[in-house]
Amino acid sequence: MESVLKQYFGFSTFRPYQREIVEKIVDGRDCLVVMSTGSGKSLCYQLPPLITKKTAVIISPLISLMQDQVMALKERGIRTEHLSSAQNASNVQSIAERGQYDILYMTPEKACLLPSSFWAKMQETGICLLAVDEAHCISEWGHDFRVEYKRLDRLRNVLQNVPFIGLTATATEKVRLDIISSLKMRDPYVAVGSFDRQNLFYGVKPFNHSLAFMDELVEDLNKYAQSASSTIVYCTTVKDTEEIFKLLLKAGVKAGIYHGQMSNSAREKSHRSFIRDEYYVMVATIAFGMGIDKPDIRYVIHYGCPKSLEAYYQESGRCGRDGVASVCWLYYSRGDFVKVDFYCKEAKSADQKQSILEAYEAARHYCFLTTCRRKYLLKYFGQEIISDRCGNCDNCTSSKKENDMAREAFLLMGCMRSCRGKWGLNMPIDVLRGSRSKKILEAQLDKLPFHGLGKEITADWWKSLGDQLISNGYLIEKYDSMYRNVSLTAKGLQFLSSCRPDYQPPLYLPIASETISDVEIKNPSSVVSAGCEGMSQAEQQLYKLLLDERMKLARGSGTAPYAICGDETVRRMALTRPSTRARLANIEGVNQHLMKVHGDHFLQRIQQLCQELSISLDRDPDSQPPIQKQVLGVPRVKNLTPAKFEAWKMWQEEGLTIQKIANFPGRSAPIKEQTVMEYILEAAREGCQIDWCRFAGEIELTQEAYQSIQDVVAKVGKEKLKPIKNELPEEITYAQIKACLTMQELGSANALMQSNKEDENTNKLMEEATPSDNTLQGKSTDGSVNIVRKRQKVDLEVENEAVVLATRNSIVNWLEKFSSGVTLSEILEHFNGSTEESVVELLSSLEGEFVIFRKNDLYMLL
Ligand SMILES: Nc1ncnc2c1ncn2[C@@H]1O[C@H](COP(=O)(O)OP(=O)(O)OP(=O)(O)O)[C@@H](O)[C@H]1O
Repeated sequence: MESVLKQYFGFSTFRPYQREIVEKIVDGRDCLVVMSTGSGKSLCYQLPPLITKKTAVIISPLISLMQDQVMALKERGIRTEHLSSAQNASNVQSIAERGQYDILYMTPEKACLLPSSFWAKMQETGICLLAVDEAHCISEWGHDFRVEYKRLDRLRNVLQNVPFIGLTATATEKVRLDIISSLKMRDPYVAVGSFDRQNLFYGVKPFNHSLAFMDELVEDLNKYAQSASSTIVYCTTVKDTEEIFKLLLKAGVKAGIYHGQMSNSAREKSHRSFIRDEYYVMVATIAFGMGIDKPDIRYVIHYGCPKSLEAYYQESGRCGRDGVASVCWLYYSRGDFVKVDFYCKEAKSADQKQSILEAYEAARHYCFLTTCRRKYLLKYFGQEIISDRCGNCDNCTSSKKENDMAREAFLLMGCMRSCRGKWGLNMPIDVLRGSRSKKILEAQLDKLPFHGLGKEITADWWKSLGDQLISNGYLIEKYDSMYRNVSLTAKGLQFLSSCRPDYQPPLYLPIASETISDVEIKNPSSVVSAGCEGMSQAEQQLYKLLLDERMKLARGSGTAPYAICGDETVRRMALTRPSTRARLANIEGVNQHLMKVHGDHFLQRIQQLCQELSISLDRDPDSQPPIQKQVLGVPRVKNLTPAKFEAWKMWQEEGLTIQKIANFPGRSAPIKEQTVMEYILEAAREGCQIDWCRFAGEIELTQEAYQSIQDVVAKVGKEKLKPIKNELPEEITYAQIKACLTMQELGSANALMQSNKEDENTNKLMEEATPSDNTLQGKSTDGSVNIVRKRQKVDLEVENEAVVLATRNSIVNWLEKFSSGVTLSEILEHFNGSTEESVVELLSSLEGEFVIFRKNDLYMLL
């Protein structure tokens, strides 16, 4: 499986769940895959046909999406086509019947129209799976129901023994059950991944249509375009789309436009140009939604509040699908929030209306949030995260000040209570601002003592305060048929009861952006910085020139640059500057097809450009900086208790071991080592510097153990430690799990990689900890590698008695025995009749030809 992954996709490791799902499919089991956008679902159905040599049939709702996927797969040397009303070639069906495609995409309409003779012939030549992409469209409970999806159950009768796979990024429990029953799945393997898109920065800003704001927006978009960062601006109306598009053109920014009132051909052209990087900014309505497969979108800007959080998650999820740090901004205006009436008109029943209102309310609430946005988003989708600060959203990175709002909160909440009856925020605010409208006079609200007490402050300011009070649990908002009611919660009532007109106890609220202008948000563009982070100036230049080179190659073959290889792969080329085919082939993301078609060209250009830029070739790949950089919160050492700070100081600055600190003679009584470790981790979370290599060494956390813990966390989430522990080999301790979670949270894993490379002793520790029986197998892939490698060592000792010469064939034949790979020193030990130089040369040439590949310094046969 790994060989096929490297050969066609250029990747050397599976992402969480991919391996299990592919295994289940190959075994013939139905699967339901619910994993976030960009998590790598497509690979789960793209790999089995390449392993089984049978065709995979994929049902996909959008022709443009299918066309993009076909284009990208062809660039990987995979035989792919689609069947739909947009297919001009007449022979696709007959080629498919002869089993000559690895992957065949089709629309649901087409799948239902194809005669049973077609399916019979396909089955004769072999179908390895039928996948239904965007499977939530099957369910009426989903947010994008499509009636033609409902008819797909017919195929189950025709394709009795073919595994059915449903894939979606968003599906509630109800929708999942609906997919399983609609597709008549039998005992499906259900994989539900994390919703957390860690590489995405989330931010929200209020906006108005002022000239100054629009200028600023255009300037930002221009900046993104200049740095070749693909950006989508989602508008809620066609009018806004056209307005922004015109402003961009006027400012000389090349951009595309996409909305439902354009002709099909104009939309297709727009889409095509965007994915081919002919321009970097696309201004669109949500009509430009599900059908985009472009993995390197760096910014998604919502110009207006979306109608639900599901829609927001899905649309913003188009951003950074290649895993590189990317940014999602949501701009809202007060006017957005009256659109709920319009959305409600789509409702066919009272229940539906209620769910539209609730979904909209969640999105509105997201806009006014003053706490961690990621935590809120994930909680909405049923996933809890322990930490209150993700460190990668505006609320976690901004230095918003908290102000005592007691007086204003007392006025607003007091006025609300005095108004009685069911009101939204508008009525009490109008009373506070001294309005004498007919409604107020009729209800005699002008007689209230609060009338006019807040007339110096704008209505928007009061509304913003109301939203903060909702966010912080003093007020609660409910929808009663079409009307929004706001009332006091128990917490709000308690606050009021402790207030007097001349005294209010302090009530500190973080200031939302509308209530203060000096909110300072760390500029997330530093997160993206066009993929250049950690590079020298010459390397940045080389990276940009190689991106241009990729663009030229793409134009030459009529494809999209990302289909040739991803940005991250180009970045790695610029950082490692390979001079040989073997070195190029070893870069993550370089597949066999790329080597065959463009390998020599890239090598030649890299050599030339390095000469021009005076930088050396063949830099050590291990010295690469981490791929994703997260913005970390400001150090909050002040939040540490003296005991914790002291423990950290002794460990980090004085170099004492955890054990020594626990038993420090100056203490009245020793404390547990576990407690010391937790103190240090807490200090790390508060921003204190930690020597992670040393820390990992002390608690015996190896890279393998870290990886196993990470895999399990991706599966079971990180909210509770016990389920994580249960899934791991017994020798992995709670301490190691906690350390791993903290390192993950702080993005410090890279230090561990370094430490493991440097620290042979740590590796030895892990080998010793690996039991000699197979107990680890099936639980941890890395553990099982260790076992196989131990056995190899025994084999090697026995074999090493004779003199063995290295030749192409002898190396290939010998490597065949070791599915988990062997190290260079083991190869040299075995081929003891050849010099190191000749063996290395042979290995390099085999690597360059994609006969073998190297992963973690282990050579394996492809
Ligand atoms: N094992 C892997 N290693 C590295 N990159 C991967 C791996 N699997 C997938 N990717 C990359 O991740 C990106 C997203 O993958 P993919 O398109 O399969 O996501 P998806 O879950 O199907 O997303 P969507 O819901 O948007 O369709 C692609 O650029 C893909 O090449």
